[in-house]
This record gives sequence, structure tokens and C-alpha cells, in this order.
Amino acid sequence: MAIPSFNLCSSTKFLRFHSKPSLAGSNRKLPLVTAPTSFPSEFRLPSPLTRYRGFKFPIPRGNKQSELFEKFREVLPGGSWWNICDSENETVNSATSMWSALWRMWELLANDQWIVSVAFGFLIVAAASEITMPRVLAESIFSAQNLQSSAFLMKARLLAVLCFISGVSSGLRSGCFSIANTILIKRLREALYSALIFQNMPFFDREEVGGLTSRLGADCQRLSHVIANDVHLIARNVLQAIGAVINLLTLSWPLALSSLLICSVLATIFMVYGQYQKTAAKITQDVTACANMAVEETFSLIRTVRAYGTEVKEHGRYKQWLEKLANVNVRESVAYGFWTMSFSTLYRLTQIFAVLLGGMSIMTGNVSTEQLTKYVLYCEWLIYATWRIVDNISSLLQATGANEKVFQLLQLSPSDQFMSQGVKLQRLMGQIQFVDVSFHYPSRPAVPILENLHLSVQANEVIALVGPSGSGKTTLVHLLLRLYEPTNGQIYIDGFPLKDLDVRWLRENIGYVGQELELFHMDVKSNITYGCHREICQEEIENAARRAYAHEFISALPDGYQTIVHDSLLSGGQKQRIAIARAMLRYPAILILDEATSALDSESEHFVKGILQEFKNGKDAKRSVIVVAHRLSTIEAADRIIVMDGGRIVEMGNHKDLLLNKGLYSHLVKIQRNYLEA
Ligand SMILES: Nc1ncnc2c1ncn2[C@@H]1O[C@H](COP(=O)(O)OP(=O)(O)OP(=O)(O)O)[C@@H](O)[C@H]1O
Repeated sequence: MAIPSFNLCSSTKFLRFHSKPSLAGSNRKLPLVTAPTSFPSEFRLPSPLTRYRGFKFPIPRGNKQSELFEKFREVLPGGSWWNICDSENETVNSATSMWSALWRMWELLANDQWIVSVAFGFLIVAAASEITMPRVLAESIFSAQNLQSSAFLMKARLLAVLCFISGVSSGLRSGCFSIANTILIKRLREALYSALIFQNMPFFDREEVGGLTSRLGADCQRLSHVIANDVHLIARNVLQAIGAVINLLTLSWPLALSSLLICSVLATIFMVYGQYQKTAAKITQDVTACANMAVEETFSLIRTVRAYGTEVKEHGRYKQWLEKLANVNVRESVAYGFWTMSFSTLYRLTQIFAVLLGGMSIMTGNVSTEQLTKYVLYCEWLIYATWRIVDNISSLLQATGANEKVFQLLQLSPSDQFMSQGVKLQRLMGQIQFVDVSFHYPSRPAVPILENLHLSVQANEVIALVGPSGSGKTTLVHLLLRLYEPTNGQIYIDGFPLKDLDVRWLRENIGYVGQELELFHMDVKSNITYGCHREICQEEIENAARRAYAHEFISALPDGYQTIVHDSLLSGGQKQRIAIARAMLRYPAILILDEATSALDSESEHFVKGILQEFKNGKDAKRSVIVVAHRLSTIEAADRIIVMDGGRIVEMGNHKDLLLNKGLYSHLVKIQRNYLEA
């Protein structure tokens, strides 16, 4: 009978992931639908429980019996029911140890590390006073029993002082750790955000937005608890346990050793359990991120979902992720149950030992009643401290296990573009040259997008890129913006290699209106001035809006330029015109207009034509303009039309010449005319 395995991988097909290239097959084509980088492809039991797997039980005869036996074997420690991780996951687990995670957080605290040091100071004081209490308590009770009033009063006073010291220092300890936690979560998010924002484009092609926001939100929150709760609780309980052991050893070493033996059995059980919990926590976090991505995708495409009536299907998709989550959590809970069972059994065992050994020692006169009372009290402390230590270590392991992805992301160095200081020219003229440029996207190395492309654009020239969908027009623009680096050849701006220029300076001098028709959730004015670093007056903003044919509709908005933009407020064409105004405000030497097909209604077409005309006969400084055009009628006025097909330039010239050529351009114009007339 096949042993059912708990496999989450099959469900990842519901989301679009890119896997990281495997070392074994680097030339392998990467499928669009695969597991996320750190997501387990198949879940199985982590070490050290894996050692149980090789053990073969004799299978009893008879079908029913053997089935029952097989089922029983599955739920035993090491059985397939517990399988929740794969070998890739194990490697990842060991890669980021708990210590390196703690060290990274310590570094993040930087100048505020003193708060943690002060907190530890209070922690030591609190722990020392707390651990002295059982001894003083027992002594005060027995001095009262022996009618030693002065000794009793002294002990009672000492007890009151200890209570006060422990109360105050515990409060200060918690306060300091909470402040450290607040600082840590802020720094963690800042560090993670800056690690992400400076990554190159292939990184964002690989990673899902939902996953990244989940890392920044819930994962960082969870990690910060490590400092606030676990670390200081572990330190506190370790100190208390040491104090308890010292006290126990001074009372009776056979009794002390018996308690220590039980505590070490507890610690061993915990090592196995803790490792399992760490893995489970990481998987829980990954599955939760996938569930969040599914929700985000559904809600952001809610109009499509509604139009196609796929609400139930979407619900089912989310439910599948929840089921995966529940599967892991059930195993986690059962493991927790086993752990609690072992803990309470062993805890009670210490009491039985105390009664048996202590009772016998009293009867033989080796131990006094007072000593036995102190022993029982310290035994309670030790076992309680051991429980808290293992519990908090478990939670610490969970937090670090679940957030390994956060640490991996934190280690990413910024894209080279931001690291190197390039050349800044005195003035950008806008001459562009592509020399023998080839390119493929890093995620699809086997698919060439541009091949040995040569193109030269003169300063102040207006050129239009046309061609069938997927011919590489937008890719060419992306290379010019240095969003990607060519795999072969060189791009020159005013005769300087593009990669030698300062990328920030270059982008400040380029106006780009992309296909993404999304504006920022802020007012219209801020959307227009976005990314412009100089002082800008209202008149200038309105001027740019007028030239982008946007002033009229902006003025008609409820709060004019102060109107907050939200998703359904503006049409695609209106958003595009605001984006054009933004580009115009920068007075760029190079303007790139990548038309979004969806936004191009006949009204937009009229505006784009007007804008192009303005660039040709502009009143202000002229500039080089590259228009990626879908509506061919918009670019008839361009100085030159570049026709692309399959990543190559197949035709070049002005509208009239190209029509006479009877090549791809005239064919495309004909198709479009027929379509519009139909
Ligand atoms: N980030 C990416 N990762 C992998 N492949 C991509 C990426 N972006 C585009 N491609 C692929 O590159 C090819 C060229 O795309 P590109 O967007 O440059 O074409 P286009 O001519 O601008 O198309 P359209 O006119 O439809 O906008 C397409 O096959 C596309 O699937």
C-alpha cells in the first residue's frame, strides 16, 4: 500500500511562481508555474526523527490487520504522517542559524544596544532576588515554627526587600526590552525595505508582490517578539535555573542529581520537538504567504472575477491553501500535545522523587524537614525554569525558522547600478545608439528577445517603434532605462556607454510614461510632481498638465489638483495624461512614451497626436522622443518609424516611405484600418 505523503507542491500551480535555477540543470527552461524559491517541493520529516524511517516493522498477516498496522506506523514518531518538509528546506534551515539571526538583530539595534545591556542588568538583579526568595521563605517559616522571633522578623524584612527589588527590576527589565523591541521592528522593516527597493528588475520578476509585503508585515512583527519575549525570558530562566541548581546541590546532591537527570531528559525530548516546530513554523509562514497572495490576486482582479463569475472557484483556491495550513498546524498541535504530555509526566516525577528520596533521607536523619522544604521549592523553580527555557527556545526557533526568508532577503546587496558612481554629463543632448545589442530576460535565458540590434537616434529626433505584440519594443525601452542590462552589445548616450553613466542622473533626465497605468494613492498634484527634485510652483504644474491635455479634466475633479487619486476615479486615458504631465514637468532630454493599448481610445489618440506635434515644433527646448505606438495613426508625424519583428528591426523610414515599401508596416496599417472600419 502506498504511504500517503503530505505534498503541498501540487497546489502551488494555482499561483504563478518562478523557481530558482537549480545547480544540476542550469540550462533547463524554467516553467512559469513552479514553487516559490524557498517553498518546499515535497514535505517530509526533518532530522533527527528521520532516523526512525529505516526501521522495518514486521507486517502482520491479514489485510485489515496490516492496514491498521500500517496506519499505526504512519502516526508513530518518524511515520509518514509527520512528513512536512523536504531536503531543500533542511538546507535552508541550517543555513540561517538561530545565532546568526540573533546577531543580525543585535547589529540592527546599532546605537541603541545599550538599552538591551541595561535591560540585562535589571534582568540579573531581578533573577538573583527571585531565586533567593524560596530559601528565605523556608527559613522564615521554620524560624517561626522554632519560635525564633528576631530571626523570623529579619527574614520577613529580607523577604519584603527582595520582593521590592524583584518587582522594580522586573518592571524596568520588561520596559527596556519593550523599547528595544519597538526599535528593532522599525529597523528591521526599514532594513528589509531598503534591501528590497534597491534590487534589480529580475529580482522583482522573480518575487511575488504579496510574498514581499507579507515578509515586511507579519514576518517582521513576529521576529521582533524574539527580543521582546523569548531572549530575555530565556536569559532570566537560565539564571534562575543555575541559581536553583546551586541551591539544590548545597541541600542534597543525590536529590539535586535526580532533578538534573529529569531536566536533561526533558531537554533531549525538546531538541527533537523544537526542530520539528521550527520546520513547521517555516512552512506555516510560507503557506500563509501563498494564501495571502491568492487573496491579494483575487481582490485586485475582482472585476474580472465578477465578470467571469468565478467567486466560488476563487473561494475554493483560497480554501485549498487554508487546508494545507490546517494540515501543518494539526501536526504541530499533536506534536505540542506529545511535548506537554512528556513535560507534565516528568515534572510530576520530580515530586515523586522528592517525596521518596527526601522522605527516606529524613527518616535516616541525613536531611532535615527545612532542607526538604527548600528542596521541593527549588525543584519547582528548576522544573519551571526548564519548561520556560525550552518553551521560549522553541518559540525562538519558530521565529527564526519562519523568518529565514527575511534574513535571506536582508542579506541581498543592492543592485550594482546603485553602488557604482557613474559619469554625469554637463548636459544631455539625447543622442542614442544601440550597437549590436542582444538580450534575453534572466528568467527565460533560452528565449532571445532582441538579437544583434543596431539603432541610432539623433538628438531631438522623434521616433516611433511599431511592430506586432511581443516583438520587443518595450524591452528596448527597458534597456534604455537600464532596467535590464543587454546580454551582448552596447548602448551609448551622447557617445558614452550607458553603463558608465550615473544611473540616477540619467533617469532624472529621462521622462518615461510606461504601460502601467497606475497612479500613486495621493493627490493629483503630488502625482504630477512625483520624482521631481526641484522646487515647483502651481503655475508650472498646471502648465505641464495643459500641455498633456490634462488640465481641463483635473480642474473638473471635486478638489481639482488636490483630489486624492484612487483606483476608479480616473479613466485609463486620464491616468496616462497625468503620467505625461509628470514626464513633461521634468523637461527631459529624452522622452519615452510607451502607449498602453487599453488606454488608447480615439480621444487619447487625438491627444497623443497633439503631444507628439508639440514635441516636434516645441516652444521650449527640443528633445529626443521615443514613442512605442499601438495605434499607428498616432505616429504618422514621427521623424522616423522603426518597425520591429521578432526582436529585430525589419524596416525603418517615414510614414509615406514605409507605406510605399509594402512591407510589414503597410501590412499593419492595412489591418488596423480594416479593423477600425469594420
Ligand atoms: N519581465 C519579463 N520576463 C520574461 N519575459 C518577458 C518579460 N517582459 C517581457 N517578456 C517577453 O519578452 C517578449 C517581448 O516583450 P515586449 O513587452 O518587449 O514586447 P512588445 O513588442 O512591447 O509587446 P506589446 O506591443 O504587446 O507591448 C515577449 O515575448 C514577452 O513575453
